[in-house]
Amino acid sequence: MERTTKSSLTQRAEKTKKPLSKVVVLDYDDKPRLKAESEPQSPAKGNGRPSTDVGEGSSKAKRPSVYNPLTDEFDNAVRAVSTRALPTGFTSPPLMEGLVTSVHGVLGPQARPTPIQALSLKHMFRRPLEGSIPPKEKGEWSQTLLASETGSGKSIAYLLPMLQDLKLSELYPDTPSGSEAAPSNTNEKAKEKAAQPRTLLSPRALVLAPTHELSRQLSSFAKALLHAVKLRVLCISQANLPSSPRAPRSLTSARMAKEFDALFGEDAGGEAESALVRRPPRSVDVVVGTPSKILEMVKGRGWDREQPNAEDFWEQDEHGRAIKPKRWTVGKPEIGLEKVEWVVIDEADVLFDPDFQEQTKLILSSISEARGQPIESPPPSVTPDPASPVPINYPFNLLLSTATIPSALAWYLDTYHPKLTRLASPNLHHLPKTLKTEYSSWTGGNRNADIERRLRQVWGEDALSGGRALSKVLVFCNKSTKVEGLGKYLEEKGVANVALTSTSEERKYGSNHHLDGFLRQRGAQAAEQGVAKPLASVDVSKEPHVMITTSLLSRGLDFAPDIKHVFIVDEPRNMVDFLHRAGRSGRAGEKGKVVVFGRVKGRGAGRTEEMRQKIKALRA
Ligand SMILES: Nc1ncnc2c1ncn2[C@@H]1O[C@H](COP(=O)(O)OP(=O)(O)OP(=O)(O)O)[C@@H](O)[C@H]1O
Repeated sequence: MERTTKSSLTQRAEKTKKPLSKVVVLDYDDKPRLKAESEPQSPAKGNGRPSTDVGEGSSKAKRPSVYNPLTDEFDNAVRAVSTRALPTGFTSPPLMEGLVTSVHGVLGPQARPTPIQALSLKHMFRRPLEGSIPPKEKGEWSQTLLASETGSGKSIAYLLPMLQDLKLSELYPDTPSGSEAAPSNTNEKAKEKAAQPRTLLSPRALVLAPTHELSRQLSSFAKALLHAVKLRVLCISQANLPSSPRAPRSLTSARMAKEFDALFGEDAGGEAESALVRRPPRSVDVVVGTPSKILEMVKGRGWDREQPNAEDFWEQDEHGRAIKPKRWTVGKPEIGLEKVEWVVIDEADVLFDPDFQEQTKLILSSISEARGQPIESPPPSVTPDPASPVPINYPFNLLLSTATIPSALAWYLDTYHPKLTRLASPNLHHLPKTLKTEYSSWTGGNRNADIERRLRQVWGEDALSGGRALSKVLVFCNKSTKVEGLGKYLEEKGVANVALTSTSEERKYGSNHHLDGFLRQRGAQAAEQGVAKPLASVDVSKEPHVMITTSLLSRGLDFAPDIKHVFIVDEPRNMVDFLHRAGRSGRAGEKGKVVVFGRVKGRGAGRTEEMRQKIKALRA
């Protein structure tokens, strides 16, 4: 996930900006850019926050002393939906009874919807709970963006409408997205494909996430929401192995086979598993995974690897004789896309950034093709511009979820999804309100020693405050070498820690065990996690209370409430990165603190001050 080049989308976005003049604002890439002085302020931008209702102006709102550049990128006001009379509880309707039970089972009986969930409950549950409704005409599929700050419950906000719709279309198959509904198309290839006997998994929904860790956490969360409403969720990010067609039966498939047994075993039935809805074996409703893993299963293992050109790549045997390199065959596809009715893109700004967008768009266009409505690409001569949008109408419901909307994504949405419904929380592009900020100064000596000192201070404060548990700390560095160096240093100083980089061995074993003790747990494990040991009995030299990583783990992961501190020891590349790193704490209304390290005096002090101002803007 390391970003090396400036986003081409950002560049294009910049091209479409108005003539530049004096006021300096900052872009996603944190490169100062000039903002046209004459550019009118959107009514909602006055206080740097989206409006709380349609048409709410900013005349009363005071402009903050510092400017939040992120709020400028995304204009919430124009297509904002009404926020009047939002639901204040998880009730039936609009939810099915089973989902109400599950939500309270997961969140507790007193749980109330967060602002983004209230918007979702109001605007995304338009279908009646009983009986079928007429088939949906082409072009009626929904496109929705859910945007709200970190830790504000977006997963539930997008999972509930999707899971409910899947369940309803299973219960009442003669529906718009009824699973057996033939795609309204003329594409012969797709028809032929649909007629073939299927040995593939044919999910009805895909959830895309940027990392295996997040995919695994999301799929277990979705399963937790399905205790009373049975649907089948499969996480295909079981293993973090490189794609190789030569690999023997991989850990992935072994684990998946195990998972299938669990899915289709004795207790696979549920409240609504009547003869009416019983489906053929090996069906699955929701598949969760990274774009590359999903593509690998759609197209076959090794589909994206170039065959070596025999002339260029003759290899030598042990006697120096030239031998022909082996060619490999691409593996068998394991997922069919023709039934996909829902696609969720979690962390949408990442999945549409230069590192992922090619794969993401390929998945979307492959689904469209499999459903018989291939997406027409605009002719290359046309330079897209949000002023004359080129709408893409996918033949499935598209749901994007994100905590940050950089200019590149805003441009992409304006250009290709002009009718997208935008549901945004009032606190979008701001730090969670329960998250405090602290600035810690480097002493000018060994920085690792400064970090160790601050860690021990945190635990000392815990002891003094009579707290029930010792805080866990998440430390973000910019580089893998720094992660490893700090991990080693702390270990030598008697501070047990988990240092994780993208290539860490621990990431290859197909589970989230490497994050044990740090991620939020559910069910029985949650109860265990909540039991605080007497502080005196905790030995930080044996039980890791520190996790050190890069931005790799800054996206989407729901860390445990005892992560009370996030240390930012390197200046993040931009404020989008900062928001995500900081947002691993202070989640779901819990208290947290982000500690930003920097120089207060001498060389580098200017940059620290600049950073301080930018962070202030995220609070304004
Ligand atoms: N209504 C609610 N009441 C209490 N807790 C909630 C509620 N909704 C969600 N949560 C909890 O809040 C935590 C954060 O939720 P979630 O991971 O969905 O946030 P998010 O908005 O997706 O964050 P991020 O942007 O970091 O991915 C989870 O532990 C979730 O169980």
